[in-house]
Formats: sequence, structure tokens, C-alpha cells
Amino acid sequence: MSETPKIIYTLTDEAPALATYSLLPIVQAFAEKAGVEVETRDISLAGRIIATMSDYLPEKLRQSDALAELGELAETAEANIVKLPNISASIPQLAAAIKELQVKGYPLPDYPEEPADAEQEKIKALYDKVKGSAVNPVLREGNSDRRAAASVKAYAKKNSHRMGKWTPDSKSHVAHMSHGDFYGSEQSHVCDFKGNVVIKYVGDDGVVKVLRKKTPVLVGEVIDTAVMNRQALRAFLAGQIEEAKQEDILLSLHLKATMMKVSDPIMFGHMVHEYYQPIFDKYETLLENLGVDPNNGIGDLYNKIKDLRPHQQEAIRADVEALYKIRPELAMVNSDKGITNLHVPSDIIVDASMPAMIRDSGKMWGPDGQLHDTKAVIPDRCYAGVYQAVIEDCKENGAFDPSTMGSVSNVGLMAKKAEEYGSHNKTFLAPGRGRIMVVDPKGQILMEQEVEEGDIFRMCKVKDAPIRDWVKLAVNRARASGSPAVFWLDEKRAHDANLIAKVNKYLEEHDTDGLELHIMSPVDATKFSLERIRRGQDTISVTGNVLRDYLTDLYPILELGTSAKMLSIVPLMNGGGLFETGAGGSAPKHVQQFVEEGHLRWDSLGEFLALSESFSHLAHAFDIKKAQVLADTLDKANGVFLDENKSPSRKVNELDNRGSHFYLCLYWAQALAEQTEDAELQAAFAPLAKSLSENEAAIVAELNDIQGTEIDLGGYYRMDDEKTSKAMRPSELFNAALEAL
Ligand SMILES: NC(=O)C1=CN([C@@H]2O[C@H](COP(=O)(O)OP(=O)(O)OC[C@H]3O[C@@H](n4cnc5c(N)ncnc54)[C@H](OP(=O)(O)O)[C@@H]3O)[C@@H](O)[C@H]2O)C=CC1
Ligand SMILES: O=C(O)CCC(=O)C(=O)O
Ligand SMILES: [Mg+2]
Repeated sequence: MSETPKIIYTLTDEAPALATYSLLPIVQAFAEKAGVEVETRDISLAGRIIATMSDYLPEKLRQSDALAELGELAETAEANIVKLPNISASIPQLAAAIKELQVKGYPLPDYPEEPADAEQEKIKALYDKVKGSAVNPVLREGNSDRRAAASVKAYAKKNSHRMGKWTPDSKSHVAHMSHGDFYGSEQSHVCDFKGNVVIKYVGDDGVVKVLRKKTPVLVGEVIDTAVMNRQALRAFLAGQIEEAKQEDILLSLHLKATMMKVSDPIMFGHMVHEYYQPIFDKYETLLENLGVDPNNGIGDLYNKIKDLRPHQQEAIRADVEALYKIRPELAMVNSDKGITNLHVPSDIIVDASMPAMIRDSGKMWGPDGQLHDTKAVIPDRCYAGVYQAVIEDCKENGAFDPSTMGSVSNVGLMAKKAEEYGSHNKTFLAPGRGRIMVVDPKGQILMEQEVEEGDIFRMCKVKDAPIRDWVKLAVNRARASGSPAVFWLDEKRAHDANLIAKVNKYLEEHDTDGLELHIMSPVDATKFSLERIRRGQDTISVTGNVLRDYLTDLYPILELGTSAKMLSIVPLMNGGGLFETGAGGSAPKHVQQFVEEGHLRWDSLGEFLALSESFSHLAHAFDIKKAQVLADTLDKANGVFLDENKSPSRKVNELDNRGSHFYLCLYWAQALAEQTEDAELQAAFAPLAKSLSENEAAIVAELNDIQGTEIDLGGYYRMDDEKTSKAMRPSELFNAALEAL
């Protein structure tokens, strides 16, 4: 390989971005000694806005498109990217980030929610590229391998996190539709040609509208379509609101409005509209004039009525308060601040929110600041049953026991914008009653869905090569781990039926002798895995993209307390490596705590694990022995870190993220000083190991004592570099020791 060896470390948002200010200088200092460069690329929400909107900015404020660059890199064998979680922005977050940048002197146009002319259409289209899950699908040019490292699982068994108690009389449950959803309408087709398909609408009134002119497909590609019927959805939601009231339990809605950035905000909006219907009816014209959009949550109403006269604002607020008295209570995001589950579409994200509910005894926080049984509404049936199966298991057998439970790892199909990941530009609201069809180059109709106005039509695709790679990865994991591997595929779903045929075909390419391989529906696979988990046995889940997302929060959150401790590797299909740091998100609540009291509870174990894998990959790809020494010693340091229990605490004036980085640095330096594989590295790190251990007490005191006051980061989406660096590296002693390396 000709390129110089380097690791790209991504700069992202919120808590992981904060952690980077402290961790990256350590990593860069260590890597330099091994001749490895660790470069950064800014893929933060603010960075992506600036890069995308460069035409609107003066030269000196422009920024290159780091995401596009990394997307290209990910398709090469040289790629070695450490990817931290980033914000997948909802519209309210996007608008807030734009506003912050405007205040900071960036002459950016506002986000035009309802574009009035061609120029605004253009602006909206540009911003929409930044919206939602816009980073991960670009970088994930491989399938995913997520699991708890053996040392991490062992640690969790010894140091169990708190689990809420479950009782058989819990009223909590998952509510899903019984007809009219994506599950019920799915059609699937395997292409036998290379070319473009057209997606078009043909109205019962004869109106023809091309929704998407060209969608390229390859031979063997699986394409599918599905429809969420608006009326069925609304009737279902209305029924659930009623039921929650009667059962006297909290009402909550769990969607993925960030990752499914087109379809899910619309479903979210239907719930907001249904729940607050009397308000939207009474103030119809007023709210329309203000541009209040239920898809952005009831928070949008609160934001936009701020421009009204005080008495008008008060009247609306009073009506909302009165409505709460007759509606079921909503699960709360922050009961102290009155922020409900329906406030912003990005606050409750199903992958993290359902496991947290299950971990906390099936209860969520109510308006009274107490935990209550909850109706968890997950409209579509494709995967809702998985959570209901876990809930039933907990009602019957009680909470899981992290000290004895087995593990469920995941091999996920996601490469090349597989399945729902690539569906955004193929998701449409039906313009009227008629049919939406997918037509091949010969004019033949491949699939046809009946629609009514306002229905959500969605088309997904998955190429053949990623499916083949995914099967290979599953077989390799089954072989390496000795655990059974279960393909979670539902033969009743058209898409899954096509995948089952491909799985059976590609399994023949491998030696599967002695492996335990199954194909089961998601509900059966859940039951199978849970039974094993309770017996302390491990199982590999082999799933499509959405289940990958759901399960890699669900099981880690039950097993380890958080998905931040996951090993999350993406072996890129062209030979490079993408190393994700944990399987969770960017933890906005952590930033809030840091700003309020100077304590950052973000756990960087995911970063540590990813870095070790990244150094090891680099060592193999470029044959650099020193990089392997860095990897091995970091591995060892991670073990000591876990044994010594140096993860951040949740409480102020105790060890936080910065203190945990100090310990990682200490243990890593010690491991390097102790190894004999590379004398140069040993000599280089011995003095650092010595000075850090001598100053341990003083440095930790510096890092803990400085907490307890408010912190000014000079921004949220674009923090001030100097201020943030100062806040995240407050120990002079530690900084000087590192400087001396
Ligand atoms: N890979 C990616 O880029 C991903 C990005 N996201 C994005 O992240 C944002 C937040 O998403 P959300 O659904 O709230 O999920 P998060 O995973 O960010 O947060 C859920 C909770 O998990 C805990 N948690 C997560 N990471 C850590 C960590 N490293 N250390 C300690 N605790 C952790 C925190 O619990 P507690 O508060 O109890 O400490 C946190 O509040 C969204 O913008 C979302 O789109 C989400 C998932 C993946
Ligand atoms: O891309 C996103 O928005 C979220 C991704 C995610 O949650 C995951 O990969 O687990
Ligand atoms: Mg996820």
C-alpha cells in the first residue's frame, strides 16, 4: 500500500465532541511516537451546514466538505476512520444550529420550511442533505459487527448496573397497528436487469405524476415498496390515546424520526395532531399563519406563539393545560421543565428509548416526576413485536440479571445504503387516491401500491453484494465465537422472503459444518435469544438495517447498562476499516449537566475500544509493528481501566470524563513502559508513566475540584475551541506531563 499510514478521527457533536477535546491530544501524542498520524475531519452538524452552504458564505468562512471526502475514502482500502456519534438533526435542531451560526457571523439563509419560490426550494434541498441521519449512511460502506468485548462483558457481570424491578401485573405494553401499515403492505422484487426504474403516481382521476425519474438498480438487487395508510394510522393513534386514558397509564410514542428522516416525522406529526387536536382546531388559522408544524412537535407551537401578544399566548397555554386534564398523561423527557414525549421529534428515539424503558421496569417518567406504567406506541408492525416479546418475558420472569445473563451480538446489513438507510429520496406523500408504481425500463410495472391522499409510500433497496458480504460476516462470527447465529427474517414479509432465498444461496458458499445457524421471525428470534440469555448463553443476531439499530441498543442497554461500551466495527467492503465508538448517540443530556455543573459523565470506553481496533487494523494494513504495540498496550490499558473501575461517575466532584482519560493515559503509558516488544516505545513512555503515577493524586484532585461551577463553552453546535479546550483540559500538571512526551 502506497499511502502514508494515518487514522482519521472525526469531530462531531455534543458529548463526544466535548470528550474529544480531552482525549484526542492524548491519542495524537501516543500515535506520533509510533509514526502514526491522527488527523481530524469535522463532520459536526455545524461543520456540515457550513460545508453544504458554502456558496452563501464569504471565502474566509467556507469549509470543505469533509463528509464527502470521508465517504470517498471509505470506498478505498486505505480508509481507517474512527467515527464518533454525531447529531442526526431534526428540523428544530437544524434551525437552532443555523441560528447559532448566524449569530456567530455566518450569513446563512434560514431553513425555509415552506419554500415560497425556486431559490427557497434550492436552499431547502441543500439543508435537507444535512438533516437527519446524513453521516452514517455515507461512511458505512460495509456491514456492521457490534458486540460486547469479552473484557467488557466480564466487567458488567462483576459490576452490575441497576435494573428496575418487573412485576407480572405491570400494565406496560407495546401498541401497534393491525392493518394499513408498512408491514401489511410490503411488496418486494428481485431485479434481473441493470438500469433505472421510475417511481410514478397514477391518480384515479387520471393525473400522472413522476415522483422519481431515475432510480438505478443492479442485477440481483432487492427492491421493495410499502405504504403507511394515513387514515388507518390516525384511527389507530386516536384509539391508543383513548385506551391509555382508560387504562390510566402514560402514553408514549417511539419512532426513529432522525434516521427515518422523511417518513417518521410525518407519523410523529400525526400523533401530535391527534393528541392536541382540539388546540389545532380551535386556533387553526392562527397556528397556520404562524407556520406551526406538528411534525416538529408541540415544541414548535410553544416556539412560534412567542411572537403573539401575551394574552393570546396565555390563552393557548391555558387551553393546552386544560387539554392535559382530559387526555392521558404523556411520558416525559424532562418533567421538571414540562418537556413531553411529543415536544421534539428527536428527543425520543426508539432504539435508545425502548431499552431504557425496559431497563427501568417498563416504566417511563410522568408529569409528576415519578415512574409509571406506559403504553409504548410503535405504529408499524415490522419490529414492534420484538419489544412486546421482551416485555412479556420480563413480566413472566422478572428483570434480567446483568451478573449472569448471556449476550446478544449483532451482524447488521447496512452497506451501500441498504434497506431503509437509502429510502429517503424514495419516500413520498401520496398526492391523491390512486396507485404508486415502480416501472422498469421496458415500461413493465414491477410493483404497484394503492394509495390515498397523505399516505406515506416508501421504497427501499439492497444490493446483492452487501447481502453476500453480510452472510459471510455472519458465518465468520459464528465460527469465531462458537455461538449460534440467527437470521432475523420473517417469511411473511415479502422483502424478508427474498432475503431468505439469498441467505440460503450464499450460505452454500461457506463451510458451515458444525455451526448452529437459524432463520427465524423477529418475534421467534427474540424468544429464542431471551431464553438463552437467561441461561447465560450467547447468541448472534444477524439482521437487516433497522433491527441492527434497535438490537445494538436493546441488548447492550440490558447487559451493560449502556450501548456506549460496545465494540462497533464496520469492515468496509473494499478493505478499509471504520471503527465506530460505541453503538449509542451523542448524549445531549450530558452536555446539559456539564454546562450546569462542570461534570461530564460521558463514558469514552467506546472510543478506547475503537482506537485499539483502529491501530491494529493500521498495523496489519501497512505492516507497522509499532502500531500493533500501541493496539496491544491500549487493549491492556482498557482491561486495567475496567478492573480499576475508572469510568466516569454520574455525580459532580467525582471522577468524570476528563479524569477517566487521565487514567487511560496512565495505564496505557504504563503498559507501553512495561512491554519489551519495542524498546524505542518503551524508552519513550517510561518517563511519562513515571510522572503520571507520581502525580496521580494531584492531577485527579485538580480534575475533580474544578467541578461544581457553570461552564461557558461559547456555543452549542459550534463550541468555542479555546474555551472548550480549556474546560476539557484543566489540569496543568497533566498537560505538562503529556507535553514532555
Ligand atoms: N452513531 C451515531 O452517530 C448515532 C447518533 N445518534 C444521535 O445522537 C443524538 C442523541 O440520541 P439519543 O437517542 O438520545 O441516544 P444517546 O445514545 O445519545 O443517549 C441515550 C442515553 O444513553 C446514555 N449514553 C449514551 N452514550 C453514552 C456514553 N458514551 N457514556 C455514558 N452514557 C451514554 C446516556 O444515558 P444517561 O443520560 O442516563 O447518562 C444517554 O442519555 C441524536 O441526535 C441521535 O440522532 C444516535 C445514535 C447513534
Ligand atoms: O444514523 C443515525 O441517525 C443513528 C444511527 C444509530 O442509531 C445506530 O447506528 O445505532
Ligand atoms: Mg442506534
